[in-house]
Amino acid sequence: MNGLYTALMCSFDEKGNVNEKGLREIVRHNIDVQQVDGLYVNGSTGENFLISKEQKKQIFDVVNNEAGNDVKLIAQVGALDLDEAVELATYATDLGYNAISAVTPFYYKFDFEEIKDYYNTILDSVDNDLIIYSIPALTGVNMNLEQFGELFKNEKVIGVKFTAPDFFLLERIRHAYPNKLIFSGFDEMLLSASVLNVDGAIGSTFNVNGRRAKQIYELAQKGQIDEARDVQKVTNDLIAEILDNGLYPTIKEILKYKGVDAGVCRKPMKSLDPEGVTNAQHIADKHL
Ligand SMILES: CC(=O)N[C@@H]([C@@H](O)[C@H](O)[C@H](O)CO)[C@@H](O)CC(=O)C(=O)O
Repeated sequence: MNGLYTALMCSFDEKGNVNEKGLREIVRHNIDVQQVDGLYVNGSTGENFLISKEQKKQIFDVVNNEAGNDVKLIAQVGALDLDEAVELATYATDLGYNAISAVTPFYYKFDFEEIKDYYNTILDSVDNDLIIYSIPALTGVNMNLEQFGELFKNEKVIGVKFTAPDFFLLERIRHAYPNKLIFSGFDEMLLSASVLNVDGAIGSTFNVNGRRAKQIYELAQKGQIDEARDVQKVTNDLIAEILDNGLYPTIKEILKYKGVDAGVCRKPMKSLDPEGVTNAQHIADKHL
């Protein structure tokens, strides 16, 4: 399962429906042009927390059908409705997804026993491996080394998508659990995470900048740190401007500019105004 996974965007039309043709184009662009090793489906970048259970299943279907066996597929199934998480985990597993992933339960202040029960409930119901999706900045859930260790005791928990700027904790997890997979979640910090020997990365900007991300990761693995730093610098020039203009709408606009029918974002996320669209096109001309 090692490697670089795009946190896949989804194409929606103005009414919020999944645009299947556009989604297929995004999948193909990531596989054929960005040449990533896998796709992380229905994560934050896929606007997962803005869509219905039926749409999540539809997206799992379309991506699986378009990608076939070309790349590895991870299905993010985490949901506050645990029954829904179990249903989605079963659904994606039956489709043949290589692994599932689940965001830590959020909004209510769940204690660690509740978080552990959430993961074990999902895992008891499916014959598949799971990658914890930890993103404290969005969920407010901060787990420490011992708590990751508790979750890792379940052999079906094969790793973590670590989206936090905490390199002390990342190093401690790497050292303590050499056999678990760690995927770096912040694209702008990929080199720093790669130096700590992560097993791969999952990122939103890989939808448009996957080839450079792969270069950073591979150069770091070969110990060519100066070269990797140069590519991270160019990458961060791009990411800084994307973040400034609005993360997901700008990535969608860049995809559209490159001929990929990426659609618009689901409300309440807003789409770009005409100035934002022009900015996105300038960003693409300048950096891609
Ligand atoms: C909140 C968010 O979108 N985080 C991204 C990053 O790729 C992030 O967009 C990027 O590093 C820019 O900050 C990923 O960690 C998210 C992700 O993998 C997902 O879509 O689930």
